[in-house]
Amino acid sequence: MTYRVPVRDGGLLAAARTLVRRQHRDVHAVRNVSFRIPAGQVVGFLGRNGAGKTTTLKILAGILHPTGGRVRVLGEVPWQRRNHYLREIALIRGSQPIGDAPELTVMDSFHYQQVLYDIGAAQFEHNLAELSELLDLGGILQRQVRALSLGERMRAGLALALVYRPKVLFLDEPTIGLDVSAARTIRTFLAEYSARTGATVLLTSHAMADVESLCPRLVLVDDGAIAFDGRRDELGSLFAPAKLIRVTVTDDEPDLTPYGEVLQRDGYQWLLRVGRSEVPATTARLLSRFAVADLSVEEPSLESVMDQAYQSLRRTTDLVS
Ligand SMILES: Nc1ncnc2c1ncn2[C@@H]1O[C@H](COP(=O)(O)OP(=O)(O)OP(=O)(O)O)[C@@H](O)[C@H]1O
Repeated sequence: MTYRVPVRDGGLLAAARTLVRRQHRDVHAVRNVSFRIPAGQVVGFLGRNGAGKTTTLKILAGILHPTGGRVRVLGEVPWQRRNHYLREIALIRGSQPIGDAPELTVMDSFHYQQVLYDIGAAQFEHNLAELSELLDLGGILQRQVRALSLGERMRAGLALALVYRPKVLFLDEPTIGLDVSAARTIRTFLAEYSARTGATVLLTSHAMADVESLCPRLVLVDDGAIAFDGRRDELGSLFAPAKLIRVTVTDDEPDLTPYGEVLQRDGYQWLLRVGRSEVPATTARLLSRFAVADLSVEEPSLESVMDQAYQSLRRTTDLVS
């Protein structure tokens, strides 16, 4: 997908010149992205700012017509925007969870969805009651959309998008800007919804708590291309060359500095960063040399793995460009 964007130098003269002759530059937002998602899978679609995630989701949801490439979702070409396709999918954006009718109450918006998606009365009542309970909508159904807080808007937006039971959800940063408990409510809801309905979910988020609780598989996109596609627990071995050893030793004045990079020391407990391949030998040496009361080997946090992945991808981009 290539965007054509106008460019001009700063200053009045340059501004006047663009009145006569506009100059453009091509931005290749997505150029080498290829993946398949089996029905029912929940996949995290991650990448640095500007990597091409929202563009991809908009293409999949039929909002953008790409300049090239082939896409099928549920066997359909999304940008043909056939009615039966649009009834099977939902794109929910955390930055704009609800459409453009801020004067309506949330309940009116539900009735609008009922008419738009032609949902039978019994089905509508059942879905609404279920979503209302899961997302705790009782207190906001009679309120105008424009008067809702961001968290309330997100809960209402999710329910409005799901009341017609789409099979495929495209979620673009569903917890952006939410407080920790509101974000947890949304995550718990999404986990329950996907388990209960078997919906396929493609989710972008910069919040690693979302990714950790929802996405066993990750697709990492960078500079418009796929940089990783696999299980979440495989990402660490690719991008994070070290593991953590947390060890408690009861010796007097032990010195563990030769055994790894000391990240933390708290009384008898040490946290060491050790190269992945050196972990077995270092563990054996620690056990034989010290009076070890406790020892565990840990993977670095997903946040730290992603940080290392992004740094390494940035270095690669800098080298290529
Ligand atoms: N409407 C547009 N016109 C021109 N360029 C655009 C447009 N939308 C996005 N881009 C460019 O395409 C690239 C990919 O943008 P996109 O919004 O898909 O990134 P993203 O991965 O969703 O980023 P973020 O994490 O910051 O939301 C960026 O370089 C961006 O500047």
